[in-house]
Amino acid sequence: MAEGSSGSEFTLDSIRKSLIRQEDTIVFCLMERARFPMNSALYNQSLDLVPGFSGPLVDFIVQETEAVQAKAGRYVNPEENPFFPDNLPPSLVPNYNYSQVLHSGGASININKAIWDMYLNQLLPLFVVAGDDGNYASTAASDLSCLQALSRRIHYGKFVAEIKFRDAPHDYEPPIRAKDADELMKLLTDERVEKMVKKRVEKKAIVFGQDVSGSNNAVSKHYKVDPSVVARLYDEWVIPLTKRVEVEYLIRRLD
Ligand SMILES: C=C(O[C@@H]1C=C(C(=O)O)C=C[C@H]1O)C(=O)O
Repeated sequence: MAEGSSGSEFTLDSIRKSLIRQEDTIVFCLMERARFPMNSALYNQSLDLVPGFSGPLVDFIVQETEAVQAKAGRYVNPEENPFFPDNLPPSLVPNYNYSQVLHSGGASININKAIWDMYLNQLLPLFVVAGDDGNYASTAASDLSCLQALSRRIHYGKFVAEIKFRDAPHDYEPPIRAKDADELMKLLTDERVEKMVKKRVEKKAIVFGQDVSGSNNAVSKHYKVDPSVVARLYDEWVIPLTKRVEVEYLIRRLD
C-alpha cells in the first residue's frame, strides 16, 4: 500500500499528504485529456464500433484494460476499485502484502458508477473543446487515467474515515449505532481543510498548466485546463463524493 496508509504511517496527517500528492496526478491527467477534443463517438451507446461488443467503445477499452490489470493484481490493492467489477478475472500473480487497515465491512464500497457518470456527463464538457479528431484509443486511455486517479482519491475516503474513527471512537460510535448519516457527515467535515484544498488545486492548475517559455519570464494567461474548472471539480464533486465514501464506510464500521 502507498505510504499514506501503511501500518506505522497511518495518521490523518499522512493520509492528507497522500491526498495532496494525488491532486498533482489529477491535474496532470486532466491536462492530458484536454489535448484531445470531445470525440463523442467514443461514448456513443449505439455506434457499435467493436464487432461482437455491444456498447460504447470507451466501455470496451476500459473493460479490457481492467481485465488485464486485474490479472496483474491491481484490485487486490485496497486503494483500487474497478469501474466494471462484474466478471473480472482473478489475480494471477503472487499477492503483494498490502497492510490491511480497513474494516472488512467498508472495504468493498465502490461508488465508481457515480464517478463515471460525473466525469463523462458533467466534467468532460467543461474542459475539452468540441470536435472529433478520430483519435479514440489515445483519448480513452487518457479518460481511464483521469477516472482511475479520481476514483483512487475519492475512495481514499475509506482510509480517512478509518483514521478519524480510530482517533475519536467515542464521538463516532453513537451516530454509527444510530445509523445517523447526517450526524456522521457533520462530525467528519472540516471546512477549513476543504477551503484550503480548493484554493490549492486551483493554484496547481495555474502553475502546472501554463505555457513555459525558455526565453523570458513572461507568465502566460493561457492554461491547459481552466483553473476554475479544477476548483469546481473539487467543490462540486471530488470533496462531496469523498465525504459520501467516508459516511458509507463509517455506517458499516461496527458491523
Ligand atoms: C478528507 C477529509 O475529510 C473531509 C473531506 C475533505 C476532502 O475531500 O478534501 C476535506 C475535509 C473534510 O471535510 C479530511 O478531513 O482530510
